[in-house]
Amino acid sequence: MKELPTLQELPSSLPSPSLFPSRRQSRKSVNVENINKHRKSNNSSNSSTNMTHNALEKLGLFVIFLCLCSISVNHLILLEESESVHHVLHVSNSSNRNKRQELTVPANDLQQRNHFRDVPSQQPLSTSTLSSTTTLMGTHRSFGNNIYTCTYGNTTVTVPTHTPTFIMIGVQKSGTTALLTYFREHPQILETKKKFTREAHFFDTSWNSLIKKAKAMGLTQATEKNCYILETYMYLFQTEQVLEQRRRRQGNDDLPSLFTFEKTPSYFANPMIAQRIQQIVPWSKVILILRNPTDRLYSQYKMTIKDVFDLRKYSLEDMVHHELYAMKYQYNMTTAPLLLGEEETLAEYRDDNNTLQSIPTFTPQNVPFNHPIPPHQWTPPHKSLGKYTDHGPLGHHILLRRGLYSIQLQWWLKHFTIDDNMLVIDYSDLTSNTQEVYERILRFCNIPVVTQNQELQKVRADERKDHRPLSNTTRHYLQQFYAPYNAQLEALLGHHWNAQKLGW
Ligand SMILES: Nc1ncnc2c1ncn2[C@@H]1O[C@H](COP(=O)(O)OS(=O)(=O)O)[C@@H](OP(=O)(O)O)[C@H]1O
Repeated sequence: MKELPTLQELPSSLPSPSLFPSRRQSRKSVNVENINKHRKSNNSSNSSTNMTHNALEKLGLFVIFLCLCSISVNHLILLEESESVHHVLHVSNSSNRNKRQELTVPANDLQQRNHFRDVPSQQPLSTSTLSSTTTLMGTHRSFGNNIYTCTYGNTTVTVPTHTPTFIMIGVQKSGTTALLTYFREHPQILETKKKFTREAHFFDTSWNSLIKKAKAMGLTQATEKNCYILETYMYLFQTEQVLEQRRRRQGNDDLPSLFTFEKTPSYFANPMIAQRIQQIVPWSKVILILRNPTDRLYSQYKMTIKDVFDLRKYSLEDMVHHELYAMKYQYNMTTAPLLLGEEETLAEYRDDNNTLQSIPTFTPQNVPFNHPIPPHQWTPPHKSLGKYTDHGPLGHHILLRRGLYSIQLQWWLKHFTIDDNMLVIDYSDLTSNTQEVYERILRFCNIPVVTQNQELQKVRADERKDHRPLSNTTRHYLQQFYAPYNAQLEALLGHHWNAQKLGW
């Protein structure tokens, strides 16, 4: 049996974040395909000129209908808590700091600002009424008085420092959607405004375009860039507008504070996110739910073959093999040694020049598991490799690597402290005692505990398990694969995370 690597030997980073893109991308392309198919079938079914005219008319109407739908859906998002205009509070001109101003912004305008890929490059909305009390520019650590103020260009941004109160960072397939729906029911909690996509993806998908925008605006100082990004992030929440709405509606100035959150389960598997969150909203707490990595993988596999048509033909074993292969030969990674100590080599697949020839299909039992590179070199040798997705049918839908919790947790522990600003939850607790976990999160975030009227139900349970069940052999294989990492996780989290006790 091989010895486990010590913690010092653990790799400090995984491939760059582009290895972990959001699955929204694939969904989007599926939708576009569907629309195109729809258009094609409309065209081909019309042969005569009249019919073509009719079809074109219909197509035109359909396109107009689609546009109207999209406009009204966007309006719905924006109008949900407010009327046709948004009153942006805590916003005033910097030359007029002491005067509380209410800017009226057309919903369309604000909607555009809400869309991070189209973050406006013109001068933004904000400057503050409260900036004279605390200007913490440059320190970014001190955020007393529940207010944080920063400036960029002529703009001063003021935000309440409990926005967002918490961020659910993962892991993917750990019941985060269920929790999101429970929190939605809480009278003092607002989630992000991007309700239709459910996941904000602010610190991963939107990040690079924001940096570009900041650069285009001439913001060179890191503190200014951060301030601009913070302001953009705040458009997701709009707590103050909602409170103001309620105040006006209820004629009551003494309303309880509102708490906000977002969930993006892919954050945990991205080495950049912890630092970005600390940079922009250091007051936010993060919630992490850990699920048995083998069950997590299987759950993701079911989701992947449901969402991505092209991948349906592949078995879980196919995908695991392709990922292992890419890890080893594309990224030059190695995994922790198998506890079984059953090392195999790829020598038999190499020609005289030591070039790798085509590899036969591996079953879980014979996937090559030689580990010529010591674990501390597990990182890909060059950062730019992260640009490339895995070869094979897997594309960017990585399954295995997301289950390497010990590696990922170490990135987060550089910026967060468990039980202080990071709460780690065992998924099996969520399953067996949902109410208790729900309340634990509220207490951790200092949010008043409101008991739900109804029992907290499972959400979006995928009933297609039986369609392609996880075989015992594959389960066993995966357990072996994850065992060293789970042992490292235990070392990081304490013995209550003993993999054996957890049944991992
Ligand atoms: N209340 C509750 N308790 C425990 N587990 C629950 C709960 N509700 C849903 N689920 C299961 O969570 C899995 C989906 O997780 P996520 O919502 O985090 O998925 S996602 O990352 O947002 O795609 C998915 O797991 P699988 O069924 O194994 O695929 C859901 O069934």
